[in-house]
Amino acid sequence: MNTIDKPNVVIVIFGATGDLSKRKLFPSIYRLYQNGKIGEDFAVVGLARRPWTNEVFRENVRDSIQNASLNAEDIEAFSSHFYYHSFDVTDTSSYDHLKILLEELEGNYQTDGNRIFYLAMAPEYFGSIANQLQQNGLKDSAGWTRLVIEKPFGHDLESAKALNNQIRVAFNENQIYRIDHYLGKEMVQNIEVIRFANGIFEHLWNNRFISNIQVTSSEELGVEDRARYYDHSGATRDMVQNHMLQMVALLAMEPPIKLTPEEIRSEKVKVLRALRHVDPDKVDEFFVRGQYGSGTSKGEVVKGYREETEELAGSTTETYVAGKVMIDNYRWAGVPFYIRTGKRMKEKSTKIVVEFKDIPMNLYYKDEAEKHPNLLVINIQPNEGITLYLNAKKAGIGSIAEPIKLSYTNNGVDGINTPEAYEKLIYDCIIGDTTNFTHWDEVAYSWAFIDSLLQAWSASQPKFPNYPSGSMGPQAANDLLEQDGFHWWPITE
Ligand SMILES: NC(=O)C1=CN([C@@H]2O[C@H](COP(=O)(O)OP(=O)(O)OC[C@H]3O[C@@H](n4cnc5c(N)ncnc54)[C@H](OP(=O)(O)O)[C@@H]3O)[C@@H](O)[C@H]2O)C=CC1
Ligand SMILES: O=C1O[C@H](COP(=O)(O)O)[C@@H](O)[C@H](O)[C@H]1O
Repeated sequence: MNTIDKPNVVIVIFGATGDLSKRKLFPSIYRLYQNGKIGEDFAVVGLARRPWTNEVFRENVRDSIQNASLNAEDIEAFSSHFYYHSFDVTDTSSYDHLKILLEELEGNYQTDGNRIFYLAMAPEYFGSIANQLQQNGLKDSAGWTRLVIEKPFGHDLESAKALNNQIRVAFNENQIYRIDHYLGKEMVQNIEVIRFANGIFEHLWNNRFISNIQVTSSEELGVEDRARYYDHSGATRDMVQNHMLQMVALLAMEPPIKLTPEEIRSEKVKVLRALRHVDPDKVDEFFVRGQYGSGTSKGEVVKGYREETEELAGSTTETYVAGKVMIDNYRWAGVPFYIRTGKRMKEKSTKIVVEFKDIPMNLYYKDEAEKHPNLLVINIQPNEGITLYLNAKKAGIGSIAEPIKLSYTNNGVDGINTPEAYEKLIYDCIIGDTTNFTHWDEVAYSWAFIDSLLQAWSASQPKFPNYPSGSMGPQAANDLLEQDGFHWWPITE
């Protein structure tokens, strides 16, 4: 019997020699083990083509979790749960061997036939792996089976639908866990609590009191060694379709009637359905795309995107997107949600700023330029916390107002893209909690919105590069807000 505290499971990782496994998955599983979230009855089977042995694989796992504070015996015990199986996913006979291995492990560990298949490899294989698992009886165990799928889930709505149909032949929607690692971040999960557990915010959370909401996710890094993937994706598919729209949905959704995955998802879906699609004739009034040129990052001179590798020469892929997203529903009519994300920006930061409208007659700040609107800032990374910007009397004689801030900082600091998000999501998958995974409906409505944007952009060639590395993006992104009488709030305090 699988208990909620220490569930027993075999996790099969497709793509176990890859970057994601090493940087995120092994450290996350280790943390679950270390924190007692999984007991001794678990095994991990790593699959990939290279001819590794169990020992080489375990060495790799140990390397991925090394840090000074770890105990060698612990690491050894942990890595002994890992098994490697050299496997080509395109070779249908490989699946028979996998089945035998799983049955063997299920005899050695009391995992009750519970299996997670984690697809940490290129998306072109997702559909066929799911089908092979079904056809070769790998889903027919005594316990539950779940399929975890990495992003990107499709390239546009049509390809996402095709992929979904392929997967759904083999797995039910409630067995499919589509990962969006932003949904595992502590402060992204906190959005709902901040909104729905605080009377002072929820009553004001609408178009009568909020003037605009800004969501920024900026990165210092460039494309690194992911040019092949990234150049076919761009910032819109890589970040906006998933992470950015998920944050918008959490900020804009109605309170669910219960905190169940179904109710939360149903409210998020309503927001994604209400996104105003981009009118091709007005795309420049709503969205800005950019690509980084050379510049300076962390004091070093860095290359522009097109100079990073030969295959990127002349590329018109966007590495930056800023946009004004409108949600056409009763609560949000007229309130812009400004989003921006990009590579090689000034700083690594993910932050949400909720700007409240000014009072009808401000007795203290007479000039527009002097005003200090109340802001609620949700710091997602690198620091975690919330800051509320208020106005208070300046100490001393006279009645002069000055801006002050109330800050709360979470103890845990989410180091950049640390395993914590994956750790929570893997655990949720093990215990069968789908709340922080994206349902097909969310994926479909997000793609429909993104398709309208990409289609509008496809009508013209961008003039790239248009922002230097180390900056906050193209000037047009500032103009986007200025035309509405706003400006981007700084991403550093
Ligand atoms: N890396 C990251 O930070 C992130 C990655 N993702 C997603 O995770 C997935 C994996 O990414 P990443 O780890 O970076 O990719 P990598 O290219 O580093 O790894 C790909 C893995 O797939 C294996 N593989 C490739 N072809 C086959 C095959 N025919 N049969 C069996 N195994 C095969 C490779 O091993 P071998 O060559 O030995 O066969 C390798 O283990 C992708 O969907 C990506 O979009 C999502 C968010 C972040
Ligand atoms: O999914 C992705 O996210 C990372 C950014 O994640 P973060 O947790 O570091 O904010 C991004 O670098 C990558 O291009 C994208 O695929």
